Amino acid sequence: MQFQKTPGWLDWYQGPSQPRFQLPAGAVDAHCHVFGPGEEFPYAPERKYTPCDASKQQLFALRDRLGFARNVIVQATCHGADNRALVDALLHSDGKARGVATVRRSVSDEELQAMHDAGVRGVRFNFVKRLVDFTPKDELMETASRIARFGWHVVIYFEAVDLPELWDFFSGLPTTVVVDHMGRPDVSKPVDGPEFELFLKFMRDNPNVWSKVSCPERLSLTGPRALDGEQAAYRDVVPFARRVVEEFPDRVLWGTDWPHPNLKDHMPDDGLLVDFIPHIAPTAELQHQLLVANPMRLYWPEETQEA
Ligand SMILES: O=C(O)c1cc(C(=O)O)oc(=O)c1
Repeated sequence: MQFQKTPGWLDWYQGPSQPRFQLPAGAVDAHCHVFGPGEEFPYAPERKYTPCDASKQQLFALRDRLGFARNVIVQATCHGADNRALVDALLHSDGKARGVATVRRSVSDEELQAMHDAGVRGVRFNFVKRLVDFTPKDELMETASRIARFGWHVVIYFEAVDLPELWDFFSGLPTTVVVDHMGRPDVSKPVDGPEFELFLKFMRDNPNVWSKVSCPERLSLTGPRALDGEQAAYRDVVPFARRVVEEFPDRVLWGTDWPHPNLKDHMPDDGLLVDFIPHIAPTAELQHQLLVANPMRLYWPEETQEA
């Protein structure tokens, strides 16, 4: 099937630089996506955008180029609840990828089991209105209790202004809960101001809540952009991500967010995004927790000592 990209769509950056920052052995890119290819895995009719293709082979080439050992592939909203592209990527990853799916209430236990066997370990609940239509909370809660039986967790994507309204629902989820992109703080506000304090309190009050300290390229208002060798990109995001890493070192994850859906301003060089990591996780110990120990505990528990 031929798809026409959303007007103004920015394609992912070709030929990313080799990072200067040496990733620890076994590092996991814990948030990335595959798009199609649309010819093989059509985009969902209910999608809010039509991306460029970004295949599993291209994702695995990026993984090797940047020096990651593994990926966590998150179902992108342009595929709705059709997880075929995701599952196909997991099955062709040589065990080096696990996934987070999107499911509807109608999903059967057999389908959940098949996804589990392919490497799915979580479901994503999305509250960002420009990306998805509304799903009633009772339906989400029912899904959460069903997937809990598989030992899966829930990934939530929301914007900072919506946290007060969603707080009780999130606090009632029966699994580990992983917040995408730090709950999208407005980084023009102070890091110790009420909005980000509320997010930190959410993590303090709920020890089952983790956060991805990802997407500085999405959150930054001042840049500079991760392009042309820039080693100190997205400076305005650093205090926010660093605060979360330092306060919750055993509940943070990092990911490239490749192929970076819906960026309007520029497309970052993923090698330079990796060079952002030591600014938010300044010690070797924090880097190891963020990039290896935490994602391994959540996605490959059978390979860690605690298993
Ligand atoms: O902010 C976004 O546009 C975005 C979209 C998606 C998706 O469409 O799944 O995923 C993300 O992690 C971020």
